[in-house]
Amino acid sequence: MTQRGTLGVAVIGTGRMGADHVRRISEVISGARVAAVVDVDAERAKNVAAGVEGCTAYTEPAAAMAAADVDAVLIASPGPAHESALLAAFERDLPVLCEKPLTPDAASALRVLEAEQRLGHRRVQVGFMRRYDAEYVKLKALLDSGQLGRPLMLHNRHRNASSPPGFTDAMLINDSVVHEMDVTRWLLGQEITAVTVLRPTPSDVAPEGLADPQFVVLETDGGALVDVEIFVNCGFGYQVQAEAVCERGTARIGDGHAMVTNAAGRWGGTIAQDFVERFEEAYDREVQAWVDATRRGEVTGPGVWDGYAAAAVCEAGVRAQTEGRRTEVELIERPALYR
Ligand SMILES: NC(=O)C1=CN([C@@H]2O[C@H](COP(=O)(O)OP(=O)(O)OC[C@H]3O[C@@H](n4cnc5c(N)ncnc54)[C@H](O)[C@@H]3O)[C@@H](O)[C@H]2O)C=CC1
Ligand SMILES: O=C1[C@@H](O)[C@H](O)[C@@H](O)[C@H](O)[C@H]1O
Repeated sequence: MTQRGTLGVAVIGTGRMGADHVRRISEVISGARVAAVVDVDAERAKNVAAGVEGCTAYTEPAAAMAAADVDAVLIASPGPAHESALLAAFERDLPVLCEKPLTPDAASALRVLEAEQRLGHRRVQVGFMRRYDAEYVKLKALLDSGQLGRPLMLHNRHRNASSPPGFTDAMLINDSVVHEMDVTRWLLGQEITAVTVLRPTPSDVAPEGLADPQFVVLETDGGALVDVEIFVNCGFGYQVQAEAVCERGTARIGDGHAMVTNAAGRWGGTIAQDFVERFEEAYDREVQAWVDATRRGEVTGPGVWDGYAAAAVCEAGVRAQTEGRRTEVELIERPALYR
């Protein structure tokens, strides 16, 4: 660690999320600095590094991790590139914050799980930022308090204004619904055992080849039922809502009406347009929590087990989608390191 214990971070991937995390570490949170950025697009990495004092640009993750001023790694490259970056960080025993998904399939997530176990200690926080969102944190505290009794059902809506080019049916599960896979496990403290995916006639506005929206049903080992409407071309904005239906009441988050106006015969508020806006404070809290824990020599928050479990549920989800039937989740027994 550099002067006064400031954590030197290498940010891998300087696209939308990576560049935003560079800004966050440099301007918003405390206790860390961006010592290195890495991108296969050398020009992009150079441009981002130019805006940060003392930051070096690389095109190879391993080269950045070998630098003397790098103490920790934030992975924000696309999901398929996560496994090799995680394994390279393990070789140097560096702490990691890895954007979701941990990896895009269960077999690669399992390889990461096995590699961390060989290391003998936890090193990774996974970027499931909803666990740091103020509304989700309140909902979790209420459910844990038992005031409403046992949760019976969880209804979720996950809407994006539009999907990026090349977005596929599988990405709908692996990149988008993966968040609901994680919050379901976290909010209920239960594992997901089976997935069913139903589709209405696609919206005419959906890009060619994408069946949008879709309706995902999850079953848990605690007997709860969970539904997720995933609609990534809803057009009007970014909306994430959850309602828990419990034995003695319900609780709902995500209406997002910080301010309600009445004007010219209309009533209402505004809707965030993307995840960067809706979850800005959650990302700030997530990265600050990672930096603080790392400086204390600890690992907190969602870890590799959570990333693996979500990947296993996603894999069942993609199979359920393609085969058009209820699909059971295959999960290994939870290893001692993650109990
Ligand atoms: N937590 C959240 O709400 C969100 C998380 N994400 C996650 O963040 C990650 C990055 O997503 P975006 O920033 O949207 O993607 P992006 O496509 O905007 O940026 C990815 C960057 O990584 C670079 N790259 C590709 N392969 C690389 C490699 N092997 N090594 C180093 N750099 C590489 C690309 O050149 C690009 O600059 C993904 O894991 C994604 O799922 C994305 C959006 C929201
Ligand atoms: O993680 C995210 C994106 O990758 C994904 O594409 C979006 O659908 C999600 O809302 C966002 O949170």
